[in-house]
Parts: sequence; structure tokens; C-alpha cells
Amino acid sequence: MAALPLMEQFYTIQGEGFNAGRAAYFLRLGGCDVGCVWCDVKESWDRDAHPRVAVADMVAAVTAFPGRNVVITGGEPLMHDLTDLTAALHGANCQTWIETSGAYPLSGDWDWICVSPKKFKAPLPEVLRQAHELKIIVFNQSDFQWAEEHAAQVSEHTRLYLQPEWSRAARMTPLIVEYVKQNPRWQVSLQTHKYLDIP
Ligand SMILES: C[S@@+](CC[C@H](N)C(=O)[O-])C[C@H]1O[C@@H](n2cnc3c(N)ncnc32)[C@H](O)[C@@H]1O
Ligand SMILES: Nc1nc2[nH]cc(C(=O)O)c2c(=O)[nH]1
Ligand code: SF4
Ligand SMILES: [Mg+2]
Repeated sequence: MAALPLMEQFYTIQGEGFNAGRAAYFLRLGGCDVGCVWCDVKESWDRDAHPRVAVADMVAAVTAFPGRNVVITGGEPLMHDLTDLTAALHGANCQTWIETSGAYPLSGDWDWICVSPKKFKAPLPEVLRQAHELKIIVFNQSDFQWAEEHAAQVSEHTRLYLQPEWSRAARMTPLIVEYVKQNPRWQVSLQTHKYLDIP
């Protein structure tokens, strides 16, 4: 029976990006070696710190709630083979959405792929090409140029988002607003769940 390290699971509202505002069940898998200095979930990094949970038990937990959108996040979820998990979720009529840095090869079958590349471990070109959504975290002014370098590597259909790093949001959000007005292929993404004070 397939099992994966699970840090936490919760039914909430997708706070970020294209699907913001939609009900979704989150499965946060343990394990990440990307090492973002500003990561807002560093407790996820050690995969051995989290219990291994059977895929069937995760699906049962999801389907106890009315929503059928499931976000697989972490940690870096693509450090694991997600083939069995996405197959089981599709078998239960769920939509599979992933939040990934793109640093590892894609496994699993995805209805929505959000790639948020990181300076600390480069994304794989083939993952960038398959992104439905590119979400760049803006920590300082130089990140706009870095965002454009990654936008050049995604498909013409990929939605482009600029999201302020949480601790820098007061300073960076006005710059993002101005950038989007001047470069309207981009959109603003905020971590709306943090403003709503929900998980
Ligand atoms: C915690 S990560 C987990 C998934 C994957 N490891 C990744 O980085 O995409 C989920 C999302 O939160 C974003 N994120 C993490 N820390 C953040 C912060 N301090 N401010 C804004 N966004 C953050 C990431 O860029 C990513 O889009
Ligand atoms: N509500 C809510 N939306 C989110 N979108 C991406 C998240 C993540 O940590 O992957 C996240 C999260 O942690 N909570
Ligand atoms: S890749 Fe994601 S989980 Fe890993 S350190 Fe960066 S933000 Fe955190
Ligand atoms: Mg989060």
C-alpha cells in the first residue's frame, strides 16, 4: 500500500494564485531540500519528522468534506512519486492541484500545476514548460528581472503571478502593483488566507 509522509491536512480556501477563493483540501507532504530562507513552513523540511500515511486514508479524509479540489503541497511534493496519490484522487472524482518549486521531475497526473521557482535550487525546464501557473515570490526589486527570465521559459498559455514575500509585503506590494500596471501579462497574487486568518 502506497504511503507518504504527511505533515498536515486541512480543508480551507486556496489563498493564492489562479484558484484563489476556491474551497480546497490541502495535503502537506513532508520533505524539502530547497532551503528558501523565507520559507513560511520550515517545519515541513524534515521528511522523517512526519508520519507516513496511506494514500487510501488521505483520500478518505478528503472525501469526508464536500469539496473535490485537492492541493498537494509541502515541503516539496515532487520529492515523492505522486503517481498513486493522483490516481486515487481522480478515482474519487477529485481535481488534483500541485504547488511545487519545480526542482524535481513531475510525477502524477495534474489538473493544475503551479510552479513557484526558487533561487536556492533551480527549476527543471520541463516542469516550467508544463506549468499552468508561474508564481514568483517577490522579496526585492531584482526579483522582477528574475521573474521575466522564468516567464521566458513557460508556455504562452501559462498564467503569470507576482506574490509578495510575506515579511516584505508592505514594501513589495506597491512595487508589484506598479509592475503589473506596466506589464499587464502579469497578475497580482496575495496570500489571502493570511489576511483572512485561516489555514
Ligand atoms: C510552502 S510552499 C510548498 C510548495 C513548494 N515547495 C513551493 O515552494 O512551491 C507553497 C507556496 O508558498 C510560497 N511561499 C512560501 N513562503 C512564502 C513567503 N514567506 N511569502 C510568500 N509566499 C511564500 C511558495 O513560493 C509556494 O508558492
Ligand atoms: N489557504 C492556503 N492557501 C495556500 N496556497 C498555497 C499554500 C501552500 O502552502 O502551499 C497555501 C496554504 O498554506 N493555505
Ligand atoms: S521550496 Fe517551498 S517548501 Fe521548500 S523551502 Fe522553498 S518555499 Fe519552503
Ligand atoms: Mg502556505
